Amino acid sequence: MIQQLIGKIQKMNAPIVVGLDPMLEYIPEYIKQAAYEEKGETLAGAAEAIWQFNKGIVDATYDLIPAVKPQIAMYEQFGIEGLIAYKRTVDYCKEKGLVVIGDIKRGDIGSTSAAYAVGHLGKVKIGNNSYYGFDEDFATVNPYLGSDGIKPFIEVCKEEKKGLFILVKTSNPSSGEFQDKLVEGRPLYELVGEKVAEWGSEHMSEDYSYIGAVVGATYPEMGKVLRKLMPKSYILVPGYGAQGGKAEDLIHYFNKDGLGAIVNSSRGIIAAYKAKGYEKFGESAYADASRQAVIDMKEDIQSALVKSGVVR
Ligand SMILES: O=c1ccn([C@@H]2O[C@H](COP(=O)(O)O)[C@@H](O)[C@H]2O)c(=O)[nH]1
Repeated sequence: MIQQLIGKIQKMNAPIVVGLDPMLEYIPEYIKQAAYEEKGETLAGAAEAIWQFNKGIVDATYDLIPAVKPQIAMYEQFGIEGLIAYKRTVDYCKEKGLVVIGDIKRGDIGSTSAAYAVGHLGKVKIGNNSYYGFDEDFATVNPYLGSDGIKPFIEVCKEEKKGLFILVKTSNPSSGEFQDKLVEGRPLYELVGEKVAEWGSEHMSEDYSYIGAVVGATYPEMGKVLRKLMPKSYILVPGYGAQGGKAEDLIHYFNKDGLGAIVNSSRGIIAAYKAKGYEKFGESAYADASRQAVIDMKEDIQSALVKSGVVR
């Protein structure tokens, strides 16, 4: 799957991923009203609204982007109905040829991680049958429990030819509380990055590993160090746009081959119609605003990469 992701990034010249984080406040009133008329102001109504909203954005952008990253929390808040909308979104995106990165941030003791891995990336066995559960292409995982919490995910990825993005340095303001703590003189995120590089080197697919890392756009100096520590790992970079990360901060997340990083934007794309500069679209053309925001993001990142000499 990492090869498919890289191939799509190259073909579309777009190292970007659209985050599908559909909070109700971003969904146009006319979509919510139609969903509530059909299913009531209920969990099912909310789930219908987020599915319709997502479909509009996917239809308007799938030809420009290699991948999407649905954030499972935005669906889980609506219980089972929300998870059904999550699954519909995953399946629809795959039908449209998009690589799906499930932002699930799981990780537990080995036996529990194995169940998460099977449910999201692999197949669960029931008697003589086996079934895919959510069936995303990649998943984000939390390494806080150590190797035995990660290895079951790696095993499933190996079998299914899928991939992981392991949290190394997150984009949020308090990520340093634990991640930056010095352990034997070195920040913890560097030690996690080295471990990701080690797991990655054991699980290669051509030039890159299918074991990648998450490094926030909001810590560019750390991103530069981590790029060097994990040369073969793809970096998923959240924090561009709504969290303040800028294209020029991201050039060191890429390798000299112009590859190695994929930048996420969620609110900046899906709620573009509410943002300054996109007023002309209005609620009814929210998906066109998202398309324009994707084009703008792509140009912004490309021009920073060209200016810095990372790509020509
Ligand atoms: O370090 C991290 C890890 C994950 N995220 C997730 O990415 C998106 C960011 O959304 P924006 O609207 O573009 O800020 C969201 O799903 C986060 O849970 C992150 O931000 N930082």
